[in-house]
Amino acid sequence: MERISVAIRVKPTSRQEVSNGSQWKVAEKKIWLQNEFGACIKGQSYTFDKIFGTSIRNGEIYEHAKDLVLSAVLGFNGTVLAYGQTSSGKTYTMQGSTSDPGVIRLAIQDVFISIDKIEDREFLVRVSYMEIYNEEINDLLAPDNRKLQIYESLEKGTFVAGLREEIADSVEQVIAVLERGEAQRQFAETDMNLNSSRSHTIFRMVIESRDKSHDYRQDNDPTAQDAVRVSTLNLVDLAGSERFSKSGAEGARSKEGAHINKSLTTLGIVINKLSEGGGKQGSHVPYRDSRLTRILQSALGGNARTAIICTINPDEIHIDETRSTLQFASRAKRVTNCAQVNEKEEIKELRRRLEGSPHTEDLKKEVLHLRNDLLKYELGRERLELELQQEMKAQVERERRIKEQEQRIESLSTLVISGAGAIEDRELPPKKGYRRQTWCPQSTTSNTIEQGLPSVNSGNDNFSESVSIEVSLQPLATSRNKTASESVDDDEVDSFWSNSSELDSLPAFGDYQNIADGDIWTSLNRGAEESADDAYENTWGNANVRPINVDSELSHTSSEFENYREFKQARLPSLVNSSSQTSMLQDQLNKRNFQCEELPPSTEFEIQEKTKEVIATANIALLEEKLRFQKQEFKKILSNMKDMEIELKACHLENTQLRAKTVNLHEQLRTRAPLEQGVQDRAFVDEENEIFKQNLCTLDMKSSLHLANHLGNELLQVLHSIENRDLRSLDDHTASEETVGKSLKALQVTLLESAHVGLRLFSNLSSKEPSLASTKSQQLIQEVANIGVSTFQENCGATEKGGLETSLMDPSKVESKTGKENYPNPSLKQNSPVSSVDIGNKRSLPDKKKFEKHKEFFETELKRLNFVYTAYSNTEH
Ligand SMILES: Nc1ncnc2c1ncn2[C@@H]1O[C@H](COP(=O)(O)OP(=O)(O)OP(=O)(O)O)[C@@H](O)[C@H]1O
Repeated sequence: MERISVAIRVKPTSRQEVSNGSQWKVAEKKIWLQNEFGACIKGQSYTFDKIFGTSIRNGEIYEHAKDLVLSAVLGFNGTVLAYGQTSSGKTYTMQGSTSDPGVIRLAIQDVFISIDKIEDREFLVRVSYMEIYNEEINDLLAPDNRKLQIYESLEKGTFVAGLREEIADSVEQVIAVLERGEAQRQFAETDMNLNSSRSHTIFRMVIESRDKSHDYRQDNDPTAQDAVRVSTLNLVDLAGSERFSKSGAEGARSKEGAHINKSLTTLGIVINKLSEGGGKQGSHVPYRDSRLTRILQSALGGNARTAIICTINPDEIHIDETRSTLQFASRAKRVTNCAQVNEKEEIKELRRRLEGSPHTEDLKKEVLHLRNDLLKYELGRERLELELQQEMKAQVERERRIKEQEQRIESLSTLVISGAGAIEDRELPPKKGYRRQTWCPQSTTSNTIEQGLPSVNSGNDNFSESVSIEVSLQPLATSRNKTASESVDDDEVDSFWSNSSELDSLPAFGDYQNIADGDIWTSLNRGAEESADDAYENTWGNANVRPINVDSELSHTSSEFENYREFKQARLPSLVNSSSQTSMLQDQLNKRNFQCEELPPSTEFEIQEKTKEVIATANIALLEEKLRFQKQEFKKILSNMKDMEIELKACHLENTQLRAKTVNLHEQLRTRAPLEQGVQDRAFVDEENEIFKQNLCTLDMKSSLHLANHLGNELLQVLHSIENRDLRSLDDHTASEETVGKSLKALQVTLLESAHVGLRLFSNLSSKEPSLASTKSQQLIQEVANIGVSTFQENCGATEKGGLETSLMDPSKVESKTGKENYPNPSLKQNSPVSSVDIGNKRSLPDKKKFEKHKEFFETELKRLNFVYTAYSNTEH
């Protein structure tokens, strides 16, 4: 058993709030209120574990909670709670600043320092961060997770379902998570605090540890030592209690304020009950009355070590609030917890089962199935709750109506009785008094009747049967407004601060709302008021002043009375029915609750573990997928960029060309605009001319080769003719041998050159510039031919009388002599460069050996020439 340790932190006094009246004085562990003369005010002295003065930094405050934080690492649950009025420094204490880090940051650091020191155990730290805003639990780490529900299980105790937990293994990671959550908190400006927390926040670290040396996978004994330890460390920054008159809260702020005050009131009541030994004596502790107390249930009188830091503002104007805080702290000091190390054999067993199970898929399905069931139960339960609420509302409304009717019946009965006994009365009291009676409590009603009716009873004996009574209808505003203003009065909230020892008699939540909205009572009661008015109108008509015939009024009233009785009788079965329906719904709800709680305790853990596992796997897969996708995209982008660069270059080039063309065209247009059409025609003609020229060249080359070939053939023929005709007489005629030799030599040179030209022509033709080659070849052939001719002429000139030369070059003569067709192509005869040469008629006989030698040479060369010619002819041009 251990008491909750409580420390007080006094905020530095603000200059504007300095006053000369009563003041709080601090000395070591004691704080008291002294009057203006410096004397301690009776009953206003409090003692605590520690009281921190105004100059103390957060580091020292943290020392108060340090032990608790360290024991959380060892497996004890722990809760550090900052409590105090608005703007007293709770957030300053818990969060701190970069220069003066608060309790949360210092605790995070200590947890990891402590973990590092424990070498024989391995740790897993999970972090979550939630806020309770307007009595709804929101997840600060997953802003979409709103309105989370609280459940209970045997194994986990009270827990918030669906709350995100993030695994962290360093101070930096936890701080990052904390900061992420901080960004989602609800803050707002009030008259008291520029940055007021509008929600209670719970930063939670779940610390799980197990023995490092133990191989859990091979462990088959579930009762083995060194079980898994799981502890929870809650670091709680409560929203500040506030008076609306001071905080100036309106609209949304006032709604928040009402919720804040309500949950703090419940916290106060819970602490109050516990301080009186409530929980242990088996009396009811209303943990369920607020989300805050439900979540912190184990920290308040349960299995946890708890430290409370109460922050106070010592300024005189906050005396009531400070006193209230100190009273709360005094009560909290008396609450005892029973903390013990949380060793979870079941968890170990479950983990082993999950890890070793060959049916992980089945388990997953089972977990999903269970989760679905759980959700279904929850939905059903919520629906039933809603139905029950509606039914209860309807019942309240029905009861209210019945009460109203009863009151009216009663009033009417009174009227009937009074009317009967006052037959002789002359005057009835004003209707105003009568109406008030129906709305006032019974005693007031009777008083009012007493005030109103005696004049009737003690009235004139001569009162006739048909007496007219002046009934003036007054609105009920006076009495109603009075009640409303009483409810709305700030004093009632202030009594929370000034008289907070009577927490059980604190105003209900609705009253806090009334404080925010002064007319709420009026609006709440408007329905009843209107229905009363309607009833009145139905009974008395619309006129404000109306004469009443007592007899007829009496009979009318009794019949109405009967009607009401019948109506009531008729409503009775439906009432019974609806109340049985309500209890049936309540039964169903209880059953559902029971079913929820009956789910195997391991199920929740199983679900959570499995969900985490599945989420982790999914996350990894997602990350990998994301990475792969990014890589692919990157590659695509790179290649796209390259393509685009190339395209861009091409575009630039095209652009430049187009520009040049455009400039050119512009130029042409400018200079040759009238011949625009002609330009195209001319280009076409030029192109055709070029082709024609090439063809021409090719033709020229062809004809040159042809010529060379035929020249060779011709010469060969001549040689044959020489052979056939003249060699027979070679022995006898040697005189012209020299001449013939020369002629033959000249021819040989010519043919040789022609053959060379042909060869060169062939190689040029296969090169890339056929036109150039052909032109050059053409020239060469011409040149060679000319050289040949001139050489021949020279030779012929020297042997003018030789008959062989004539026959050589004059085919007609040769033909006439030989009688053979020697010129396959007669046209060549005219075109031949040697055709015009007159080589004389002198006949001479050549040297036989030489002749044969020449002939042989000629034939070889001619063959080559023929080869070149054929090859060229086969080439496509
Ligand atoms: N001990 C302190 N020393 C210096 N300044 C302080 C101290 N305590 C609080 N303050 C300052 O007072 C102001 C209000 O403090 P803080 O916001 O922590 O109050 P709170 O109790 O959390 O208020 P709320 O309940 O409205 O959120 C802040 O500006 C804070 O810096």
